[in-house]
Amino acid sequence: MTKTAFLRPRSAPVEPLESLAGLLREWLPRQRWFAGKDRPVTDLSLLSMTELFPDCLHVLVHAGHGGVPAPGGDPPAGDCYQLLLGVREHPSPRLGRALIGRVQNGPLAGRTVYDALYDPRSAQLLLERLRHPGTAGPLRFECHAGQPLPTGLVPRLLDAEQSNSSLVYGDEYILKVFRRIQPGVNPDLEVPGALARQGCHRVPAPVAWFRTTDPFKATLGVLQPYLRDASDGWTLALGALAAGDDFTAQAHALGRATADVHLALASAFPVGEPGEMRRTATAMTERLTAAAHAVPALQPFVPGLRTAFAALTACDAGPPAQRIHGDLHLGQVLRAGREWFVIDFEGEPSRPLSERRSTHSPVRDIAGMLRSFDYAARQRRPWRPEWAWRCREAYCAGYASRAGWDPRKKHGLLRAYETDRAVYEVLYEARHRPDWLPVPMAAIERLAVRGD
Ligand SMILES: Nc1ncnc2c1ncn2[C@@H]1O[C@H](COP(=O)(O)OP(=O)(O)O)[C@@H](O)[C@H]1O
Ligand SMILES: O=P(O)(O)O[C@H]1O[C@H](CO)[C@@H](O[C@H]2O[C@H](CO)[C@@H](O)[C@H](O)[C@H]2O)[C@H](O)[C@H]1O
Repeated sequence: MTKTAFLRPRSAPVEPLESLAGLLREWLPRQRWFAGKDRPVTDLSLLSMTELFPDCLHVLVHAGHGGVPAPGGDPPAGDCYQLLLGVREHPSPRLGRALIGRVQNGPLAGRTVYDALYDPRSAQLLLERLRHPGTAGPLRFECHAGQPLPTGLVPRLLDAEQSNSSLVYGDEYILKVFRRIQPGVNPDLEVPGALARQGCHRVPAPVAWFRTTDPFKATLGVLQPYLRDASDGWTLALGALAAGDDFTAQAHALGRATADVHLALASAFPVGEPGEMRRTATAMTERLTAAAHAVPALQPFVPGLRTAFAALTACDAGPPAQRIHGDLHLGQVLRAGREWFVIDFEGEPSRPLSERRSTHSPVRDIAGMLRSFDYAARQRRPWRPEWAWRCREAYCAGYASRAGWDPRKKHGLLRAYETDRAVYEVLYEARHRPDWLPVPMAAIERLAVRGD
């Protein structure tokens, strides 16, 4: 089947469920994980619907942001989302944020629909499905043989600002339910699985997962061990800043952990040639042009930023391209005991899956973390650029001590990747958290004007 056919919404179930689709059209854009916030939802189609257990439907919807495609043409612009919907005649009166609405007509008429991930009973039944591998319609539930999952774990939905939704079971496991679904294996299953086979202890290994085969093959969710008593790097960094504590020892250890993960990735997956600099520069420049179109505040800085990309053509190619994390920042690293762990290998959520699963320069991850130190240092006044600078030095030194090459000696590459990352962040903040826009914009100004 072609990609076009994969993505074309099937119209059959839509008619009788028009009323449900109407409710979802209102509810979906208000969700934190909804990716299309900058564009109106022009059409919403139900792609698949499976009764997962009584009163709970597994649903894939396509939210369109454009016209209906011509027969045989490209799929409509838009995204596919995964929902678990509770549908009850007499739901609990305490649905709160989970409430979606009451269906007026069609086969579900009179039922109240809600986000079933908020419902502990549904969350428990979902874990039961993973405990007993098997199928439900197009859904496949799978787990590692020889790793039986315990019963009776109490679920809670994480309240974090997330791109997906995560359920923690009894502080033993965490199930990430992917929200935006694209055809293919999700790197957040693929990469931790491959790293576990390499014996890399820095990444929690998947123990169970579920996927679909219709309307296309895709990963839907992954269960991993939950790192109890862990704190994420962002919380730790802000704590250190508030207390006036030094963070360089942690940053150095984080650099070592990043290099360990990169080395394991380079063993687990094929390694490419060092990136061809002209092509990298062109891709970065194209991303800048698109971002400046979407966020006009970027426009005055475009000529200055382009020099960082143009300078790439004079750089030596740097380390070979390889699989990387793809969206590395302080929120993606957890400190448990005396060790750093790395989570969330999905890559930058807005990029196509094929791009996220291809090889890139490891400098891209390093740049992501360096940008994160800068984000942390700008969380409260007075800004602490020297704090970010010390973390940067320590992180790169830690990386070099393991990887055998020092990111600071790749100045041109690092500057280009930091610029590219800051451009991505401007777009991300403009779409999701406009109040945060000044943080990457300050970096844009610095990179465009001073180039450091
Ligand atoms: N294995 C884990 N152990 C402990 N906490 C975790 C684990 N995996 C994720 N988390 C927590 O869940 C949050 C969201 O996870 P993440 O994978 O970043 O989801 P998303 O893709 O939705 O952003 C993290 O910030 C972290 O606090
Ligand atoms: O964790 P996600 O995969 O959802 O990543 C997205 O959201 C991040 C914010 O939650 C965003 O990260 C940006 O903000 C962080 C502070 O909240 C900062 O530490 C990062 O450096 C900065 O990029 C990330 O870009 C986005 O992909």
